[in-house]
This record gives sequence, C-alpha cells and structure tokens, in this order.
Amino acid sequence: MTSPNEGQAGVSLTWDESTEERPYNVQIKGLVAIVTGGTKGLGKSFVEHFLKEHAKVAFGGTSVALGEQQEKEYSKEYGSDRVLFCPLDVTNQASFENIFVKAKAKFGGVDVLVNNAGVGYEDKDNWEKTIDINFKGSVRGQLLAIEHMGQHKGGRGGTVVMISSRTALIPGYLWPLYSTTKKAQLAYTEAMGDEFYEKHFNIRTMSLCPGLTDTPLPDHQGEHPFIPELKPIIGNRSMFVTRQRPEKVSQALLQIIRNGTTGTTWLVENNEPPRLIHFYNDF
Ligand SMILES: NC(=O)C1=CN([C@@H]2O[C@H](COP(=O)(O)OP(=O)(O)OC[C@H]3O[C@@H](n4cnc5c(N)ncnc54)[C@H](O)[C@@H]3O)[C@@H](O)[C@H]2O)C=CC1
Ligand SMILES: CCCCCC(=O)/C=C/C=C\C/C=C\C/C=C\CCCC(=O)O
Repeated sequence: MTSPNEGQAGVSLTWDESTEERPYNVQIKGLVAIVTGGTKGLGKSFVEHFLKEHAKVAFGGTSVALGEQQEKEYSKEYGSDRVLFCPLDVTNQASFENIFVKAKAKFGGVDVLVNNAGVGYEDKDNWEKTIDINFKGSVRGQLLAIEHMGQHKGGRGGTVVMISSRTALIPGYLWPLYSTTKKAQLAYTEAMGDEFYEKHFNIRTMSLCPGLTDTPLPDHQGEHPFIPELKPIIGNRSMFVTRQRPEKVSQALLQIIRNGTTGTTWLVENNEPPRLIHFYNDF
C-alpha cells in the first residue's frame, strides 16, 4: 500500500493495511507550509517554528504592512527562498486561492495547510464574522488544499491541520458562538479526516484544540463579549485560568504533523504535550 506521505519531502513509507497503525514519520525539514492568520499570536509562532525546523513557509493575513515587515525580517534570518507573505482574507475565495498559487510558484508545491485564522466576536454587529472566518474559512481552506495538494490533481499530497479550540470540546458560556464554530469545524475535520479521503487525495486532516493561550485573542476576558452589564460577574472568574505559552501549541502542531493519524483530534493545554482525544466511547 502506498504511504499517505508518499511524495512529501523526505518521506517514503509503506503501511500494513491489516492494522490500524499508520507509521507516520514526516520530516518537517523541507516541507512547504501555508499558515493562515500568520502575523500574530499562534500563527506567528507556527511560522517561526516551521522556519526554525527548516521548512518553507507561505503565511497570510489581513495585517499587510506587518506581514511585509515580517517577511523581510524572516528573509534576513532564514533566507528569502524560504519565506513568502501574501495578503490573505480567508473569507474571500480569490484571496485564499492566491496564497496557494503563489506558494506553488515560489516553492514548487504545498505540503501542509494550517487553518489558523480565527476570531471571537459574539456581539450583534460582528457575530457573523465569527462564522465566516472560523467555520466557512476553514472549509474553504480544506477544499483549496484538496484542489492544490491532492494527488488526484497532480499534487504531492500532504496534511491539513485545523486550529480548533478546547471550547469545541467543552463549550464556554462566555463564547457560545465561537465554541459553536469551533465544534462545527471539528465535526467537518473528523469527516474529512476519514481514510476514504486520505486514500483518494493522499491528504491527512487533523484538529488541534488549544486551551487558553497567551495571545491577543482572549483579551476581552473580564468583559462579557455581548452583555457588558455582566462584566462584574465574570471578571474575577476568568482571570483564574493560566494562559499557556504559544510555543507549546507550536510544538504540539509539529508533533502531530510528524506522527498524527488522519481524522484525529488533539488537545494541548496547560503547557503540556498534546493529548489524543477519544470520542464516541459511549456509542
Ligand atoms: N488564544 C487562545 O486562547 C486560543 C486560540 N485558539 C485559536 O487559535 C487561532 C489563532 O488565534 P490567536 O493567535 O489566539 O488569535 P490572534 O487574534 O492573535 O490571531 C488571529 C490571527 O488571525 C488573523 N485573521 C483574522 N481574520 C482573518 C481573515 N479574515 N483572514 C485571514 N486572517 C485573519 C488575524 O489578523 C490574526 O493574525 C484561532 O483560530 C483561535 O480560535 C484556540 C484556542 C485557544
Ligand atoms: C474568543 C475567546 C477566546 C477563546 C479561547 C479558546 O479558544 C480556548 C479557551 C480554553 C479554555 C478556557 C477555559 C476557561 C476560561 C475561563 C473562564 C471562563 C469560564 C467559562 C465557563 O465556565 O464556561
């Protein structure tokens, strides 16, 4: 049986179909990764970890001046042949397709998509952005990955990682819609992670669910996201939770890209190593 990693840089494996084990051992060095929302927070940390591990990275985001500045800095440190910034809005099909096209033109192919861009709006003026970016943006990314990475279209196959959230597993009352989009993204990923798709496209799809992490995103804690009158009630409570360091999530990301099986869901919280989540024990 052909390996799911066949064609990815530095990888040539076979597997035994009679077992459930998939001997993934993907090398990060030499891979070409796309990271969405890559200029800040977790995305920035992912970009830097890929570069440190000798991968090539196309990163995109809506903060164009910041992204261009970072591209210059990374080029100096890691070489201009290993990094590319593209303005990217994951809600826009042409914009999202552009980063695949540019990455393939510069690097010769794409091996990994990290669907990281995400927001947490819950208020009456902005809530639809949370669905458009977190859920619809992730679906758009998955479909583009199949189109541009799938071996049925001449791609070399690869890996999609959805950055979901602990709140997809245990929804929080402070972020009901955000939790919902993350749960929807998780359900979609589980289905797209079926071996059926892996066999057709040679693409693994997995979810990584971080717990609270030290980035700009959770900074509205202490204020209710859509009912300001609740601020005094929730303020103290939310401050008890320690935010983990972004590099712990990046290390988890690299670990599951190296060894994770398609369709799996991983929780990374409290600065601990990633933990495989087993669903459906009661079914
Ligand atoms: N920080 C946390 O506690 C946790 C974060 N996450 C998830 O991690 C991911 C990254 O979040 P953080 O780094 O924490 O947040 P962040 O706010 O620091 O970064 C989000 C990034 O997404 C970009 N972005 C927003 N809208 C976009 C769009 N339409 N197109 C392209 N890029 C866009 C932003 O410009 C920013 O660079 C999100 O999906 C978030 O839901 C998951 C669990 C915990
Ligand atoms: C958009 C808001 C940021 C969402 C952060 C996220 O994705 C993951 C958070 C993980 C853990 C949060 C845990 C506790 C937060 C502390 C207090 C809130 C209480 C929520 C509750 O009890 O339901």
